[in-house]
Amino acid sequence: MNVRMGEETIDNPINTGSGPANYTNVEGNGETVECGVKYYTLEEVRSHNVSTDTWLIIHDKVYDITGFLEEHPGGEEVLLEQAGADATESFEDVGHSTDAREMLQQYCVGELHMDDRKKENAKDEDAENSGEFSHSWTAWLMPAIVAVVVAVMYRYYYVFEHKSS
Ligand code: HEM
Repeated sequence: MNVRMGEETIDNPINTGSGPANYTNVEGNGETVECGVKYYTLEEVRSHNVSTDTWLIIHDKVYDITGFLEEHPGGEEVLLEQAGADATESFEDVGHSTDAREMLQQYCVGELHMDDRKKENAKDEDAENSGEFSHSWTAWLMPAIVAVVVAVMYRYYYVFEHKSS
């Protein structure tokens, strides 16, 4: 397929390579796909944005879905709209089945380069961290406040009871 040939000639995708580049197995039945061996920049993924050469990013993994366009049960159009871009949100919005997620594997050609994924994930991490912080903060503060209030109420009740009796 010309797409694959195109892929071979791709201009130096960054390979932080910690192992053999056995990602070429994606050309077979996909059972032995190893994602994460080859890293692509966002810019490079963006260049694969036509129907004869369609790549997508989903959860920081890069997929060459050219051969899947016509097979997609949700239609070719929706995929082409996302061509060369990060389709994580739209993929998740649809609520794809486990089968769909498994199908993804066979089209995986690598992962998004760390430098490009940090920008998005940094936001998530910040949100998560602040969430965790506030969560752990309220986790002990709220019971402490409740305890103090109960103690004060009990104290006043106790004093009041003793005064009135
Ligand atoms: C390569 C990635 C994708 C794969 C392997 C895939 C696979 C599938 C499969 C197997 C289905 C049938 C329903 C299911 O099993 O969940 C489906 C439906 C659908 N997909 Fe995808 N999909 C992919 C990407 C996307 C993206 C990026 C979008 C949106 C932009 C999308 C939109 C839809 C829609 C709208 C349906 C129809 C849902 C329905 O009729 O209920 N898909 N897809």
